[in-house]
Amino acid sequence: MSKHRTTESHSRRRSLSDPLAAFMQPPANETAAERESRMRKEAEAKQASDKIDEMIRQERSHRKKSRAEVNVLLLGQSESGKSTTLKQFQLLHSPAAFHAERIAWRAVIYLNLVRSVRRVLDALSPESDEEGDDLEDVDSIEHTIPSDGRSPSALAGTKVPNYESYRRHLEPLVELEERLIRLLSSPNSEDEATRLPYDVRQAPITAEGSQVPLKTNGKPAPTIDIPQVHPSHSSPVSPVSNVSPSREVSVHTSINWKKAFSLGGKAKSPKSAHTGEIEGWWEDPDDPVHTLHACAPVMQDLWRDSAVQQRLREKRIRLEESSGFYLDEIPRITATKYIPTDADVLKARLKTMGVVEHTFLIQSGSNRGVEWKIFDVGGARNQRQAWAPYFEDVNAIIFLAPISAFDQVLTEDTRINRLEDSLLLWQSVASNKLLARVSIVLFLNKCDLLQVKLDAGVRLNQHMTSYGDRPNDYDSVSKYFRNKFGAIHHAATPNKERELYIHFTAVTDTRRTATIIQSVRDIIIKGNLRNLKLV
Ligand SMILES: Nc1nc2c(ncn2[C@@H]2O[C@H](COP(=O)(O)OP(=O)(O)OP(=O)(O)O)[C@@H](O)[C@H]2O)c(=O)[nH]1
Ligand SMILES: [Mg+2]
Repeated sequence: MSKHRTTESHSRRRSLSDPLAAFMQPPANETAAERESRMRKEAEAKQASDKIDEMIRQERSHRKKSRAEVNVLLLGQSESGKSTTLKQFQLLHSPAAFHAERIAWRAVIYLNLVRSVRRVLDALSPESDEEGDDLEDVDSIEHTIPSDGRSPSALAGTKVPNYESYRRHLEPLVELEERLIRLLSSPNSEDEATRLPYDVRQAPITAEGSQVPLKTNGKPAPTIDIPQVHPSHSSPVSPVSNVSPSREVSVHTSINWKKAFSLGGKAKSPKSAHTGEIEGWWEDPDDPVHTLHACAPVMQDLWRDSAVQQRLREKRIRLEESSGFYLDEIPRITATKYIPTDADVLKARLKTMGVVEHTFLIQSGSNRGVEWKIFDVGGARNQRQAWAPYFEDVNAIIFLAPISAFDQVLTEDTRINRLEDSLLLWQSVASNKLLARVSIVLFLNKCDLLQVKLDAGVRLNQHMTSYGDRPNDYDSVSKYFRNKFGAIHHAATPNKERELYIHFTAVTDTRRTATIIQSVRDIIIKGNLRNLKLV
C-alpha cells in the first residue's frame, strides 16, 4: 500500500515539472464516465502515435536502403546457379580474393570428380539392373524424365566386359570419397594429415533434415550440402562408400570455410617453415591427390570405354550436363600440382543450406563506392522458408530459372518437374506484396545446356504440352520461355509500373556473365535512385 502511494506521489511530482504531463493529468474530481472517455481518447492517441513512429521507422529504413547500401537477394530453385552467380560477382569485384580462394575448392572438385566416377560404376553394376532403375535411385541431377514413356531399365542391355576390373582398380576411391566428405565436414580428425585444413568451428556431418544450425551473429550459420548417391546400388564389393546414407549429407560451414581451405598455414609443406621455400601439398604422401593421380588412367579408360558410354545412354544418364562434371578433364584435374582455374571453381558444386552473405564495395561513375550486400540462399524446398526475413530490406532480386531443366525432376521431390517448380516459384516472388517496390532481374539460366539438349533432339513439347507444334530450336524455345516468364510477372505483380529485366544467361561463362552483371548493376542503381526520389 505504501509502495503504491510512493509511486503515485512520484508521478505527481514528475508531472509538476513537466507541463505536458501536468496538462494530461486526470482532473481530481473525474467521474467514471469521464474516466472511460478519457481512457478511450488516450488509447486512440497512442495508436495514432504508434502509427507515426512506424512510418518514421519505415522511412528511415527506406532511406537507409536507398543510400547507404544495396541489398541484393539471389533466388531460385536448387541448382539454378545462385552460388555460381555470386562467384561471378566475386570474380568481377574482388578478383584478388577470388583467386586466393581457388585452392580452397580443390577438395570440392576432387569430391565432385570421385562422385561422378561412382555414378558411372553404379550405373554399370549388375545390381542396378536387378533392382530396376527408377528415377529416384541415383541423384536425379543427371536423370531426366523419359519422353517416350518407357523406363530406362526397359532399354538397358549392354554389358561392360571390363566392369569388374574397373571396379577393383577404382576401389581406393571409395576410401578417398569418405575421407573427402570427412574433411569437408569434420575438421579435427584429419587436417594434420591432409594439408586441407578446416575451420574448427564447423559442425560434424549430419543427414539432411537433422541439421543443427550453428549460429553466427544471431543468424543461423550457412551450411553446405553434398549430394549423396542412393545406397540401393551398393553391394558389399561395390565401390560405393559406406559413409553414404540414402539421404544427402549436410556439412555445416561458416564464413571462414574457404579461408580454412586456403594455401595459408597447413596447405604448405612443413619444409617451407624452415627454408622459406614455397612447397606444396604434393609433397605430402597423404594428400588426396596421390590416390586420384594413381587412379587417373583407369578413370580415363572407364570414361572413354564405348560400352560404358552406350550403357549410360541406355540408362539416360547424361553426366555431361550434371553439376560438378570433370570427367572430360581427368589428367589435368588429377595432376599432382593441380590448382583449380577460375572455370573449375565456377563449375564446382556445393549445395547451399542457409543464407550466405557477401559484401562488395561497388563503384559507379563518379560515385564514391556503395556497399553491396549479396545474399545467396539455399534453393531446395526445405530451405525456402529462410528467404522471407530477407525480403524486408532488399533493394533488388536476381531470380534464376534454369530453363534447360524442362525434362528434369527435383532432387528433393522426384514427382515435381523442375521447370514447373521454377514457374511456381517465380509466380510467388513476382506477386509478393512485400517485394512490390523491389527491382527484379530474371536470369533464364543454363542456356548453354538448353542448346545442347535441344541439339540432342530432346523435345520440349514432350514435357510441356502447351508448347505445341512450335519448332524445337533454341531461338523458338528461348523466346517461348521469355514470354512465359514475362507473362507471369505481368499478371502477378502488385506493381504494374515495375519493369522486368530478362537475360538469357550461362552463369558459368565468365565473359558473358561479366557484361550482364554490369548491366544488372546499372539497373539496380537506377532503381535505387528512383526510390530515393520517392522518399
Ligand atoms: N553448364 C552450366 N552449368 C551451370 C550454369 N549455372 C550453374 N551451373 C552449374 O550448376 C551447378 C549448380 O549451381 P549452383 O550455383 O551451385 O546452384 P544454386 O542455385 O546455388 O543451388 P543451391 O545452393 O542448391 O540452391 C554448379 O555445378 C554450377 O557450376 C550454367 O549456366 N551452365
Ligand atoms: Mg548455392
